[in-house]
Parts: sequence; C-alpha cells; structure tokens
Amino acid sequence: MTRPTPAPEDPSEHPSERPVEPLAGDVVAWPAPAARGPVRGTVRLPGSKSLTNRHLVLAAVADGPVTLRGALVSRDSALMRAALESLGARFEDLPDGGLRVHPLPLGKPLEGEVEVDCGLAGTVMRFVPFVAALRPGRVRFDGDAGARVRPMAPVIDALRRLGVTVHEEGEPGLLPFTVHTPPDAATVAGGPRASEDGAAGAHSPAAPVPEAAVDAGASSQFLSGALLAAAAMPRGLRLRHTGATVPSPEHVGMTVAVLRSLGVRVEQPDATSWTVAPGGIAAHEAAIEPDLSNAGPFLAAAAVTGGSVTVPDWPTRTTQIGDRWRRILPAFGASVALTVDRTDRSRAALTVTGGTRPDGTALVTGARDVADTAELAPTVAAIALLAEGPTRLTGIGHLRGHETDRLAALAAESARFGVEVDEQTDALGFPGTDASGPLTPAVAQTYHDHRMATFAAVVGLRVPGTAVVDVATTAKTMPDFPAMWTSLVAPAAGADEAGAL
Ligand SMILES: O=C(O)C1=C[C@@H](OP(=O)(O)O)[C@@H](O)[C@H](O)C1
Ligand SMILES: C=C(OP(=O)(O)O)C(=O)O
Repeated sequence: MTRPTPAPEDPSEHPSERPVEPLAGDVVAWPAPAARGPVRGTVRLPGSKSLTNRHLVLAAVADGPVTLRGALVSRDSALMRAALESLGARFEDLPDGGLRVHPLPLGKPLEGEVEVDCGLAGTVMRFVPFVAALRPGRVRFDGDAGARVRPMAPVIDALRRLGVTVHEEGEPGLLPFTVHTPPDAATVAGGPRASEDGAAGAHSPAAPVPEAAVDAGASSQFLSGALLAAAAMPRGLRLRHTGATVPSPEHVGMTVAVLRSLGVRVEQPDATSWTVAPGGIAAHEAAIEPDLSNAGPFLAAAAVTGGSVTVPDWPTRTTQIGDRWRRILPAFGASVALTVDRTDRSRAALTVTGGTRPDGTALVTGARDVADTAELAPTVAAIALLAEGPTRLTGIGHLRGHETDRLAALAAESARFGVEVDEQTDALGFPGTDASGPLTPAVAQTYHDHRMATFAAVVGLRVPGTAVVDVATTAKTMPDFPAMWTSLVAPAAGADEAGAL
C-alpha cells in the first residue's frame, strides 16, 4: 500500500498500535481511527479470496503441476490449502512469491481417515467435500462453531446422489459430517476418464453422464463446489439448480469463467443447468486478480470523507462482484474514474472521489434502493448508516447464512451506534442521518465476521471513539487490514493534511 506522504518511521505513532481497550475475558477492542480529514491515498489489495480458492481447487485436481501468482494468503486460503494437502495435493512456496501446486492423485484411495478443518470458510466447506469424493476413502469435515450452523444440506444431498455416503454426526444438513466414497463409486471417483477409456464399464464413454440437482437458494457455493470438482470427474457432470433464485449468481459465473479459462468445456443449456465435460485440466500458470470486494472499505473511506482513494491493478474485465463498486458508490454521491493502463489494457486504476459540499465538507447522499449487494452488503451498510438520506438494501436474505446472520448483526450494531434500522427478512432499511441524528460512538461487536469488522472501521471514520472487538477476524481474507487501514486513514506523517469533514 502506498500514499503520497511517507510512511511513519515509528509504528507506535499508529493508532492501531495504541494499547487496546480491555473487555471481558480475553476479548480486546481495536480503537478504530477516525478520519482527520478527507481520506486520500492508494491501496494495493491482496488476491481475491474467491479466485484464490477456486484456483487452489482446480490446481489440486489438475493433471500436472500448476503455478499460481498473486494468490491470497489469509485464513480462508490457508484452510483451503491445508484441506487439499490432506487430500494429497502438495504446495511449494516459490522464492519469487509464486505458489507451485502438485495435484492430488485422482481416483487413488486415501490412506486412513482424513480430517478437514473448514474454519468459517464457505468456500472450504462447500467446495472441498466434492473434491474429497474424487478419491475413495473417508474424510471428516468440521469447522468453527459458526460454521456448524451454515447451510450444507444441498452439498450432502448432491454427494449422496452421486453414490457417496455421507454420515452427519449431529443435526442433518450441517457440519460435522464424514464423506465416505467407496472405491466403486461409479459416478465420481477413480478410473480413467471417459475420453481415455475405450472399454465398456462404469467409466466408458457409453456410460451416462452423472447428474446432480442442487437447490442453491441459500448459497451459490453449492453450485460452484460441484462445478469445480466436476472438471476432474471421470465422466463429467450434469448439474441442475432446482430452487427459485441463486444468490450471488456472479460467483457461479466466476466459477464457469475460471473453468473455461483453463480449457474445461462447460455448457449452459439454460439458465439453471450446466454440463461439465470430462477431459481434465492441464498443467498451467494462472494469475489472480486483487480482491475487489475487499477494496470496498477503502473506497468507502473516500466516499464517506469526501476524499479520494485509488486502487491500482483493477481488472478491466472481471467476474468479481466487487466490480460493482463502480455502480454502487455513485449512488451515494461519489464519483468513480477508471483509468486504463496504456501498455496493458487488461488493467486499470480505479479512483473513487467522495461527494463534497461547496465548502469542501463530505456529502454522502442516501442511495434509496440498492439490490443484490451480496458480500458487499456490510460495507454498503456502513456507507448507508453515515449517509444523510435513506437507503434500502434489498435481496440480501441469504446473508443470514454467512459468517453470521449479517442482517441481524448489522441491525444490532447500527443500534449500538444509535440508529434504528428497519430489518426485514431479506432487506435492511437505513433512515439516513437527517432522520436519525448523529451517530454515537460504540464498541462494535464483530461476530467472527471479517466484513462486520470492516463495517465498523468505516463507520468509525466519522464517529470518533469507535472501537472494534476482535478486529483480527479480518484475517479471514485480509490479515493486514488493521495496518493497511491505519496507514491510509490516519497516517502519522499526514496529520497536517487534515481538513474539515
Ligand atoms: O463462491 C464464492 O467464492 C463466494 C460466494 C458467495 O457466497 P453465497 O452465495 O453463499 O453468498 C459469497 O458471498 C462468498 O463470499 C464467496
Ligand atoms: C460470505 C463470505 O464468505 P464465505 O466464503 O465464508 O461464504 C464473505 O466473505 O463475505
């Protein structure tokens, strides 16, 4: 991350290094830095969580070694790496920062029972069970307490339909469970691929393509998990979504795009069906885009302070939902400029400049209706809380099954800042400060949710005295968040630049 002003030499100058406020037990709160003026700077983001964990899975089931560049290093990617390692993949950190992945032996029985810790990572708990079914054996899945309440039934049902036994230890449809893939699981594990197999038998070209039906109404990750593993299934897969709508359809689009970029044939005969052809994934190299969802809090810092923040290496074509910041932020009065790199037109720099009044102070308008913000919703909620006019976030009911029930958490934390939010089953209404009055400082709870921590950090920019409990939870996707945030919004050496907000 860089700023126009030099980084402070003494890290103790950073508010993030100040003594933290002790709370009950071991819990400590991080004093969120308030903006001393319009936030200005440039922020370089680490790799996308969603792209990293897709590429890790596809590398692990490839036919030869894979080199990944720009992969995220965070709790979710470490959990994915450990899970794939326990299934037989090997990872090598290269001296140049790249990651070499040596794939797992597809179809070969596992030696002994394997344990996979999903942590709180949706991509691990929804993608890896399908990967486990590519090797005969027993694999037990469990995770954090918060993971044990996240919906898993469609994954379990789909695996059962593919001939895999799943034993749930507690409540049906939830972690923990054990995936038991028999050696003769006709549909998924073992044997040569249809394209290589001239003989009749379970894996012959004449054998039907296995089918799975998934209701992805609670999470797009159910579809993505099946599609990713299907690339390595001996006969491919026909997959159908049976529910009404898919939340975060962009993430399914991302899965299909990544598969196609690696040469996998994926057809979509209609809006709710996919066919993945067998044929496998050759050895390859892939570069991972920066995380545009995690760009959100930094861009929001510009939007809510009348400042200006630039994110370099913004891809000009991307499947990341974070590209939507270019549409969302103008709805709150910010302006957005994408400056395409002249020598490499696939890259650009995105600059967001917050709205200001004639006297230069920040002006954040309400955005009225913002639909389907998916994982961007907590950051949008922070801006909406600080906006003057009302904003309604709709189509976000499935966020109740995320790291925490995000609708309930956002309503509870807004109340802590003194604002009553209209919480509906799948929507949140923010009144705007013209109606609610100024926010009051609070010690914000984060519910083990990285995006609740960044929500509170954004609010804290305009509410001095805000503290964030367990800011370390941002390590799920952005371990350097506290330091990155502090050096952008409250750099010691930049204090004299501060103006009115
Ligand atoms: O496939 C992915 O990488 C993701 C899909 C989405 O999940 P849901 O469809 O469960 O919302 C998103 O919210 C999550 O952060 C990442
Ligand atoms: C919903 C999210 O994560 P997960 O991949 O754990 O579902 C998220 O990062 O906002």
